[in-house]
Amino acid sequence: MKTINHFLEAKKEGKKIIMVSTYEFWSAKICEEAGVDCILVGDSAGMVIQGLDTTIPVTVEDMIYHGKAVRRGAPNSFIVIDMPFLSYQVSVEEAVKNAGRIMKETGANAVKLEGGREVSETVEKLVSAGIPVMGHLGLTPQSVHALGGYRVQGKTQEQQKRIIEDAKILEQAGVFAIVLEAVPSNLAKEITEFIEVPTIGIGAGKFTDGQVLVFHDMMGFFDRSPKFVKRYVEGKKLFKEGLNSFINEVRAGTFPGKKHTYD
Ligand SMILES: Nc1nc(=O)c2c([nH]1)NC[C@@H]1CN(c3ccc(C(=O)N[C@@H](CCC(=O)O)C(=O)O)cc3)CN21
Ligand SMILES: CC(C)C(=O)C(=O)O
Ligand SMILES: [Mg+2]
Repeated sequence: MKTINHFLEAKKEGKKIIMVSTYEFWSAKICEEAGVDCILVGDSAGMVIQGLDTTIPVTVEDMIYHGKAVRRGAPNSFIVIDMPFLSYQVSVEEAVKNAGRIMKETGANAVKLEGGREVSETVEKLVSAGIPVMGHLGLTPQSVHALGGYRVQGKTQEQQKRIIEDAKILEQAGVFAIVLEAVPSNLAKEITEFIEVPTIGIGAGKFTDGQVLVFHDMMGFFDRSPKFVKRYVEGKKLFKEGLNSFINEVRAGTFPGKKHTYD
C-alpha cells in the first residue's frame, strides 16, 4: 500500500507521479493492474457518469458511492476522493464532518479540495484530524461560474503571483500534493520548483512532478475534449465496433452459437 510519503519520495527521486481519475469498479481494477500511483475519484464523475455540464450538482453521497466501488476494484491502491462543491466551503466543521464520512465509508487514503488561501484553515484542520489533503489550483471547475467558463488560468502576472502564493499557503497548511489544472507550463514549472510537495498537472505542461487525466478522456470516449487530453485508445470507436458485431450477429442468427448455448 502506498502512503503520502510515496509522493514526496517520488518528487525527491525525480520519478513522475501517475494519477488517473475514475469512478467505478472495473476501471479502478484496470488502473491498479496497470500500476498507476494513485486513483482519483474525481467530481468530474458528474460530467462523465451523470452527463451534467458542470461538477456543481455532485453530492457527498455521489462521491461515497463512487469511492466504495473504486476501493473494491483497487483494494491496494492509494485513493484520493474529491470533496464536492459546498461540502467544505460553508464551515470548517462541515468540512471535517464530510471529509470524515468520505474517509470512513469508502476506505479512501485522502481527500482533494479546490482553492488556495480561502481553504487553508480547512486544510489545516483536516490534516490535524489525520486526513491527508491534496490541493487543487489553477482552473478550479467548482468555480466555473465565477471564472466565466472552463478557461486557462494564470495568464496575467497578477493571476500568476496569486497562484504561486496559494501553492505556498497550501503547502504550509499541510497538503501532501497539489493538482495544477489548465495553467501555462512555465507557471507550473515555477511552482513545481518553488514548493517541496509534488505538483500533479492536467493541462499544465510537462514540468510538473506528475500527470493526471480522466480515464474516459484518455480512452477516447468523448467526441469533444479539452486541448490537454490525449486519446491513447479510441474507446468509443472500439466499443461501437463490438456492439455492431453483436447487433449484426443477432440479426443474422449467428449469435448465440453452439459454444454459447446449453444443449
Ligand atoms: N471528462 C472530463 N475531463 C476533465 O478533464 C474534466 C472534467 N471532465 N470535468 C471537470 C473538469 C472540467 N475540465 C475542463 C473542461 C473543459 C475545458 C475546456 O473546454 N477547455 C477549452 C478552452 C480553454 C480556454 O479557452 O482557455 C480547451 O480547448 O481546452 C477544460 C477543462 C477539466 N475537468
Ligand atoms: C481532473 C481532475 C484533477 C479532477 O479534479 C476530477 O477528475 O474531478
Ligand atoms: Mg475534480
